[in-house]
Amino acid sequence: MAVDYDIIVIGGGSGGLVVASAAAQLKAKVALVERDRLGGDCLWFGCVPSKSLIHASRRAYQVKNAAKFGIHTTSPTINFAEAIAHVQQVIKNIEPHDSPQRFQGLGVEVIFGDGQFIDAKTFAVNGKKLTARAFVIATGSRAAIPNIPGLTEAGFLTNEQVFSLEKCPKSLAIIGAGPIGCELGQAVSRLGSEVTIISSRDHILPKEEPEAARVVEQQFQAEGIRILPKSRAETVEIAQGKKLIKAGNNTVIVDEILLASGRSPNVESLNLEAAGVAVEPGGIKVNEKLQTTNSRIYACGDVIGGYQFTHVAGYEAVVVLTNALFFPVSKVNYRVIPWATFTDPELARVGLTEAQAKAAYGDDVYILRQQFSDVDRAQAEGETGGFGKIIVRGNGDILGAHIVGPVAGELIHEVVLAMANNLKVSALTGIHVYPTLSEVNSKAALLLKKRKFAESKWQQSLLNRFFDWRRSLH
Ligand SMILES: Cc1cc2nc3c(=O)[nH]c(=O)nc-3n(C[C@H](O)[C@H](O)[C@H](O)COP(=O)(O)OP(=O)(O)OC[C@H]3O[C@@H](n4cnc5c(N)ncnc54)[C@H](O)[C@@H]3O)c2cc1C
Ligand SMILES: NC(=O)c1ccc[n+]([C@@H]2O[C@H](COP(=O)([O-])OP(=O)(O)OC[C@H]3O[C@@H](n4cnc5c(N)ncnc54)[C@H](O)[C@@H]3O)[C@@H](O)[C@H]2O)c1
Repeated sequence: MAVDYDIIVIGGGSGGLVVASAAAQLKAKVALVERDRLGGDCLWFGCVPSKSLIHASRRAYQVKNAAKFGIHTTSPTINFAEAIAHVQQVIKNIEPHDSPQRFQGLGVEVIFGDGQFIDAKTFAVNGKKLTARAFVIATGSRAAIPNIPGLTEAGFLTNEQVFSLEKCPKSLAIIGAGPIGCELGQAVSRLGSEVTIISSRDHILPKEEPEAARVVEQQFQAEGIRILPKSRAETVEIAQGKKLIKAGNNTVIVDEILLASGRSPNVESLNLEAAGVAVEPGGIKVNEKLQTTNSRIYACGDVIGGYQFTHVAGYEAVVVLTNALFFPVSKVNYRVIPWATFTDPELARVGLTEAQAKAAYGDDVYILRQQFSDVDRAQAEGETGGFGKIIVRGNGDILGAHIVGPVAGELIHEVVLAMANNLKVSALTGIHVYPTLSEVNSKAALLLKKRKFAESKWQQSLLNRFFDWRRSLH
């Protein structure tokens, strides 16, 4: 029986928009179902507003701390509402890129509504039954709400409210020390709030290389951000108009609470059972081809858990696109997935941590560490905290890299390019412009050659004998 569409995409965010626009441009008949606005978390409540708020807060910090460069100012007046207005303006500037008109212009049928599967081949929305050869679920995630007694009654913010606050909370407790808690914690602190971060683990940013996360943690402490390590928020009460959180032996009393304790997949309203799509605790279950347990239904982005980043949703969307429209032969490969946490200093990563590399390759692991204090440009800019660390095998294969320091999120891409193209670490020793921060990569990369030479007694003795011989000729 003929179907209505080649592909129906459910969810118009980072993943779904890529599938829908590319499929339409490839001449497929495409419907895109969105229950709210196109753009997803990244545009409305995620990457775009967070990076805009971080930028405003960095300016405040730089003005406050300009005296070390001989620039003396009075303490800046921070108008939080204007900082939020900047955030909202950036969203407005980017929004047209994700507008329904743009997608309709590309040939996508955009349907606003909250639909559900009624069987393995049919999705119902706004009272209409739509059939397709393939479906893509790209409904994203939302803030997980931990089961903490008193939390709901006391009230809390998530990433969906924080970017439209009218006033900077005088004090803010953040539950969770992952990227959301750390990025927003530092930003709101720099804009004037007294911030406490409740971290269930012994250090912040637990998914990162521990020594890199410690550099960020030290900066947070230097800025007066209170971190409660190895603490879980256990109860919340209202006391004299404030929110009182018990976390282990600590009591935190604040005006507002921000939840940043992980994400829940948006699956509830889709009636996935009717379509034979299985869901696991982290999200929709998929295979390497991103097929769900119903092979005609694909899923990508935050809703499948895993790496919850905009660029990963985009990468997965391309895998889904080729599999769903043509033949299901493409498999995801997560070997070279970079990401960055936009704290100050930034922390960027690609590939394995040192512990993962040692578990996989034992003694055949070299750690090439270059401090920013030995990079002249970092000295010039007073940004000497932090380091670049490239993890390699003895044959020069790059296993991973971690950069904590200025513009780490930009600097990581040189290593990403090398890894993605299976280049040896020596490829990073090519000529770099002096003085640039990217010398952190070339200097680190050179260390393998230096280390191997230092370890090789025969090379050293050969060269000693060679120079002895050459001098003897004169
Ligand atoms: C504060 C914050 C900061 C972040 N910063 C970064 C960053 O700097 N870099 C980065 O790479 N990532 C960042 N992320 C993560 C990034 O936002 C997500 O990984 C990305 O948006 C996931 O894309 P997606 O397509 O899976 O979901 P989304 O982009 O959220 O799209 C899902 C869409 O599906 C719709 N939807 C949901 N349910 C239904 C339904 N039943 N029917 C129809 N439509 C539905 C939603 O309305 C939404 O439009 C951040 C996230 C947060 C919260
Ligand atoms: N720059 C970026 O790319 C960026 C920025 C923000 C978010 N993101 C994405 O969004 C995802 C979600 O971020 P997140 O920070 O919410 O989640 P996360 O899962 O990375 O971190 C949440 C942390 O909160 C802790 N936690 C949970 N319950 C707690 C409790 N009761 N008390 C104290 N701590 C508790 C968890 O142990 C965990 O370490 C990230 O994994 C990332 O993929 C990316």
